[in-house]
Amino acid sequence: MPGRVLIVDDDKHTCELIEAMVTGQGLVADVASSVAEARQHCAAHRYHLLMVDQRLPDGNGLDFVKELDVSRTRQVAVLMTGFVDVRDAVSTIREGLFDYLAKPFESLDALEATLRRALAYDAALREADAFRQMLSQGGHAEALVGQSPAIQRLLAKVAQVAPLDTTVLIEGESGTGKELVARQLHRQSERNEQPFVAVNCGALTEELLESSLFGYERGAFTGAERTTPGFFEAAGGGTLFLDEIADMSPRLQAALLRVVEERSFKRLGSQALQRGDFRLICATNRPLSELVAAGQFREDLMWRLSVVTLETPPLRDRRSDIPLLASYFLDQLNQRYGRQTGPLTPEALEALERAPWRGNVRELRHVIERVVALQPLGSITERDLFEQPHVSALSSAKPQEMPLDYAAARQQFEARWLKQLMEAADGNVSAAARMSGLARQNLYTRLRRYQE
Ligand SMILES: Nc1ncnc2c1ncn2[C@@H]1O[C@H](COP(=O)(O)OP(=O)(O)OP(=O)(O)O)[C@@H](O)[C@H]1O
Repeated sequence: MPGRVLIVDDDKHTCELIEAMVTGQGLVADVASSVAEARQHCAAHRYHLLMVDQRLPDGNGLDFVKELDVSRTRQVAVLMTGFVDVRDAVSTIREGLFDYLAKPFESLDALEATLRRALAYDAALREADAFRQMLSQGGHAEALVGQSPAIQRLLAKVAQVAPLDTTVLIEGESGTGKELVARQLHRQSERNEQPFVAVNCGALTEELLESSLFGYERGAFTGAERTTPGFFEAAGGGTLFLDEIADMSPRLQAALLRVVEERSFKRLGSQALQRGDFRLICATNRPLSELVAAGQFREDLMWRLSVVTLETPPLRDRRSDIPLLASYFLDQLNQRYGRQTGPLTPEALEALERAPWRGNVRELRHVIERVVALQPLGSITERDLFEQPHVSALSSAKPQEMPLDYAAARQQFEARWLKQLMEAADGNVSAAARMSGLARQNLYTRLRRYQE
């Protein structure tokens, strides 16, 4: 079905001009010369685009657009107006309008460009709506969102590998959705009625990780007051997900290799051998082959873990997914916090598509969450998104805010930088360490310094 555009203007010449452009693009155009007529058309159709003059014989075009509540009904509207100043433009966009056009039109090219952009925005909104509907029907609370070829290829592999019960290694940068992939593998496997146990190997000390995985008998070590089963047991029948596997110490790597080879393990302090009935999925931010080459990871364990390797692509390599992810998070977070923030203006979407996203999808989600928390309703502009200091906008720190003393300035800079870094990493110290290039312990020390 071709798209449908409503042109509301009492000037016949303007209507004809836009109508010719619209029909030239293979769309259907309806024309109204007053608010009353426009209302009748809107009762009959949900338009892909509304081109509305501000001054109409029986009312104001902006009021009419407000009445239609275009943000909620997700219709794209452009206001055509003879009186434009910056304040108007901002409030125009705040009213949920896509854009405004100054009259008389600067050039036909500008008019055509606005039309094209507005229609592209409408297409993005509709795609996001269709996707949302698909998700709500499927009931996936943790869907892997994305329609880029890279994500589609990954999803196809996940579907292929999920039922096979093999060990899987997931490689990808921090925040690219490795845990989501692991959960999806579990969901699509025969073990899906059994537990999915996720362990972050980078977050625990060697001793704690060992006792958490293997479990222990009472008295196995100082402080072992009760016999406690470990994650190998807890994941029985289900899936064990070992995140940040590269952070495992050489001694534990050897111990894990034995478990994987023998499919059995003993609790610490026990001689009783138990069968390890879990599917193992591991994830790493750094390719294991590089770590093997650097002598930091056991080669034999790598071969055991990487029976199948899946790669989660960085967000910058699949920018076409950004609008979809952004509106998915916006919806999800609006629902969670009972808000009605949005939609994102096209400029905001373009800014999102351009951003570097070193923290990948986690960082994108975080940016949207911050806007939803700070702004209860209304369109989201580029400024709303990046108003707060943001990693990508680090250079915007105003020099006059810095003290003149070098040590004090450095301290102030470091405190601000750490705050931005932790925000971008969503509070995850391991992820922040990777994004910053600092060793985790080093980062901890710095964080502690500013928390005191
Ligand atoms: N394709 C996606 N669709 C929807 N949400 C996503 C997607 N990818 C990532 N996310 C979200 O981004 C956040 C980070 O994802 P996840 O924890 O799976 O990343 P990760 O690669 O395991 O990160 P890390 O290496 O730091 O542990 C989560 O909130 C997750 O829900």
